[in-house]
Amino acid sequence: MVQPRFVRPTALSPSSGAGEPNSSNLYVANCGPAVGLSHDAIAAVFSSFGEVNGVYPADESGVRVIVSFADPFSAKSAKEALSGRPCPDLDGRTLHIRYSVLQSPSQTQVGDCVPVSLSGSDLNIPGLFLLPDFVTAEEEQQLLAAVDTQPWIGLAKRRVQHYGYEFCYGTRNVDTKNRLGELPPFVSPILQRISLFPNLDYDPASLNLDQLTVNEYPSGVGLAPHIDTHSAFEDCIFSLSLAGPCIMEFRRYSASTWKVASTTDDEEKPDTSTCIKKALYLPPRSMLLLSGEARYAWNHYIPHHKIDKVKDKVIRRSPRRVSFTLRKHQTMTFKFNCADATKDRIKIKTSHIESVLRNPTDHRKSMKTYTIITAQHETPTNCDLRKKKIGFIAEILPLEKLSNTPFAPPVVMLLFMNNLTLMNRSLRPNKRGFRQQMFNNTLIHLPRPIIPTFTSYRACRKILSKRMSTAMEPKVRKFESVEGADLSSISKPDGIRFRLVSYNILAQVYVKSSVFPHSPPACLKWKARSHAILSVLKKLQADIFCLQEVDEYDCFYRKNMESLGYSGIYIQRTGQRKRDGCAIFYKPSCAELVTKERIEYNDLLNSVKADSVSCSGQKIETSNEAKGDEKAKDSGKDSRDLNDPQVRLKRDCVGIMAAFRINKPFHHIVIVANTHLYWDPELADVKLAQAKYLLSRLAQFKTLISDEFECTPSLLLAGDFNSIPGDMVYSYLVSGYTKPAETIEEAPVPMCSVYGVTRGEPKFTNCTPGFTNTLDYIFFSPSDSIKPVSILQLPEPESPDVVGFLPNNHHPSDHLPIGAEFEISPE
Ligand SMILES: O=C(O)CCC(=O)C(=O)O
Ligand SMILES: [Fe+2]
Repeated sequence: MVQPRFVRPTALSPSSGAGEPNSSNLYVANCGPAVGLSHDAIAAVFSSFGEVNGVYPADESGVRVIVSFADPFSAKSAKEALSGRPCPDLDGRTLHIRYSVLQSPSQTQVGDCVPVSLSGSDLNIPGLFLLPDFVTAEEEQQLLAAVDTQPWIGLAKRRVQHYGYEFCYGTRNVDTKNRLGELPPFVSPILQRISLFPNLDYDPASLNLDQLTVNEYPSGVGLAPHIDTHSAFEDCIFSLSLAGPCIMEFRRYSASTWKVASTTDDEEKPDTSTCIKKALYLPPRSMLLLSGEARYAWNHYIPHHKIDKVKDKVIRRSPRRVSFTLRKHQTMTFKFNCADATKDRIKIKTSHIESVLRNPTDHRKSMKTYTIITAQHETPTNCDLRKKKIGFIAEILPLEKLSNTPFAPPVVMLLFMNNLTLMNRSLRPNKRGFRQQMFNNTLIHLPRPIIPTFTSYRACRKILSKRMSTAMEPKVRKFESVEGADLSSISKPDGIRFRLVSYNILAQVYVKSSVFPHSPPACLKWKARSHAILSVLKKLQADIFCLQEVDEYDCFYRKNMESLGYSGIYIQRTGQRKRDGCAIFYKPSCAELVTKERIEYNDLLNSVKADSVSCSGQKIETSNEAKGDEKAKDSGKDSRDLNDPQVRLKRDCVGIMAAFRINKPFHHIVIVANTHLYWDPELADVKLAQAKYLLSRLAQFKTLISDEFECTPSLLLAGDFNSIPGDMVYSYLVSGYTKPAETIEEAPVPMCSVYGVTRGEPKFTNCTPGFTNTLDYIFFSPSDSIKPVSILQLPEPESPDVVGFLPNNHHPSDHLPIGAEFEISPE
């Protein structure tokens, strides 16, 4: 979502003082599209106090907006008249209004307030050209009518059609084996006109545009920053705008400000201080050409705005914009002649590449000669992998030379690494170059550079395909602040902050290709998976990990986590057959283990008499079809009489809880419980019994700790509860916090779910063909002193890293990690 252009005033904002008006912009809470009030309706109400330049979302909530007036006096009158009282013209809602401030340029996020150019040449991006009125209004109508007779494919927010070749959003590539046919006749006039495009320094005949993507954007919908996949498409990309205008923004990284890599994946929110941003107004019927530097080195995107500001004029997006993007799919040709590559030859190539980089337009065609092979994975996210490749580049081209090139590092890598499109912004060379950075990250055991050792095309393909097929490229998302967290932490600077992550890492004992037939076989192998899990854990940088389905605790995880600075406690599932269990890893530097207790749900058997079935009493048979993947995991399912509670409740599930003393900046005890409840949806009563047992144990443990240490400990409960929001287990766990439904007994300790009370529960934390939904949670016992300040982001269903289900090369488990950072303030 778009970042607000203005910020909510904080206690420290210079403009927050009451009294004299000091801003033309108002932050208005309790109205917005999420409560059925359009920005237009809000603008109409506020415009009775003066000229309104625009109404913008203040954040992603949909219930807070920024109303921007032309002058501060109008803003002041509106604030005085409307704040704190019901507004009849806005459904009687009571508006809460404060002054807002414009973000300073240094705080400005990508997409903010970039001055919008009206002509392509004003942007001064080599290779970018915009031709207005490329088609007539009549042709525009014909083209729209033509696509409207064809079926649309619905994406999350927009609709698309593909012609020529299908573009797969999962791989960001075209499916070249599956040609859809010739481009449709209705684009022929456009193709003809493109061949007359004035700035084309290609032979039009060689363009051979053969792929068309039609995008339909509803009002306010944009497009995420991207560079069209290098290896999927050739140089020239044409985009025709129809039906409505939009602002297209462009950003690239400035070589002079490249920074040291961070260990977390920076892909989604790049360090904006290193970015150059430009914006261009694309009127309807205009044709945009992106080629050369504009195509390879600049990300393009359409901010999600309903209203755009162009040269002080507010322009509303029309209800619909349709674009025709025409491209030529890349034919995978092996042209890099390294059949008998020697060091000398490589040197020659290197100097040639330098000259190509300096002068891309002269060499645009020859760039292709460096295309060795197209890798399957277009957006590797594994830092280690990338560092190795960067290390390799550093071997042959030092930074000083790179920084003089007109391309950002990804393109340099593209050329060297043969279309491994390393869209990597977190790994930029520091002042000492890549090599130093690489050594700082102790990646000194680099494989030898691969190009000099290639002896033939076949060998090259073999080496690369081997590397690619075994390469896990874990995707780790970032922690995102929770609304209001920063505000209150300003007032409580002495709070304890720690990060807790819960992750069902998928025990290797359950990994079989028959259970996960959709997973690339290489990523199911223990070695690849275990290292990918460690890499994910390392990148998450949690203070406390609650892991479920941990097998190989003693011989792998404990040792390896120790070397990452963690101590661990562990409980293995009861029974003979199960070898996995729950582990809590914690940083002794942050938290000192005080005491711990095991939770064995088989203990429930002691509390049940054979004749009093606490369970439903119905005749119960478990179906073999239920939730296939989990089912297949649990080979221990028995065929004995499930009406016998002794059988029914004996599921060998476990949990572990521990009290940790945090000593800095003040003394506080945190209780952390980690569990994995039984999986079978048909044994919902068993899961509920386990949840009740869990909370009763947790309540007792809390009392014990409070009495013994004369304190009020904070309570955190994490794990895989094998229950979706709304299931009995979930409702029970939060029943002490929310008003329990009549059928739900109230929990002995109030608990609320971190995601549930902040962003809402994730769409899914488990993602397999048989079942995709939310099963993992972090609960905390709400009090005045503890609050979540940030939560780990989770993917959308269409996010490329989860398309095709888990585990995959980006996620080593069938679950996703969830996490939260908490702040505890002094009592
Ligand atoms: O809608 C547009 O104009 C741009 C579409 C685009 O960038 C793409 O499909 O890659
Ligand atoms: Fe694009």
